[in-house]
Amino acid sequence: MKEKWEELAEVKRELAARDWFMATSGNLSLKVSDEPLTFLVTASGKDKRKETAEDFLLVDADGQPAEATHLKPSAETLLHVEIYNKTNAGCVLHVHTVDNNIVSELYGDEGEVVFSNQEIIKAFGLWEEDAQFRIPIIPNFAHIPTLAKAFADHVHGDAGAVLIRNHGITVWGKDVLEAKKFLEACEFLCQYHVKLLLIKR
Ligand SMILES: CSC[C@@H](O)[C@@H](O)C(=O)COP(=O)(O)O
Ligand SMILES: [Zn+2]
Repeated sequence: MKEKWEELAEVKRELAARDWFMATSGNLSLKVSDEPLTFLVTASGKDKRKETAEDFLLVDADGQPAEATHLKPSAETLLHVEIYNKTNAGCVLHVHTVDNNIVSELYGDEGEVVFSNQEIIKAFGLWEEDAQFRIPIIPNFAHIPTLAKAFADHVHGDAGAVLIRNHGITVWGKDVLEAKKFLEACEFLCQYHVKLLLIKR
């Protein structure tokens, strides 16, 4: 458990260094056990750039605290629950960035954004020259169970990504390394896309 805590703290530190936790946004989790399912998740409402002994708490398959604590699990824990219940993912990362928000708004009506002709999509295991990488975009329902249900419709594999319109992105992978690689590749694609559109104006 201490090892898992350290692992999650390390990725939180790295994402904080990228300034991907503006205004207390973002939440992260790491699976601790399978049967029963438990995972460490960030405590709600904290400044995720800060490091404290109260950064994470252990929750169960319903997203409820698995141990006595005064901490509240992330408001978006139900999205993490959907991923761990439907896949073999080991880590979930959620960040709000200006560029992922802009891309979600640009393509929100289409329900997805499609990237191609970019070397970095090999990060998603797509090696063909004409490969396309699609990120579904769902509405930002304020009611979290409704949001989690819409989100779950796009949770299929052990690794993936979903954009929530004008909110942020949630990415998952088999472990921290894979989830972080996916997240960085998604952010690369969003940053590139926004910059290119600005240059082309
Ligand atoms: C001001 S951040 C908005 C939050 O509602 C949420 O979207 C978020 O990412 C962080 O919520 P949290 O409950 O701290 O995990
Ligand atoms: Zn969020």
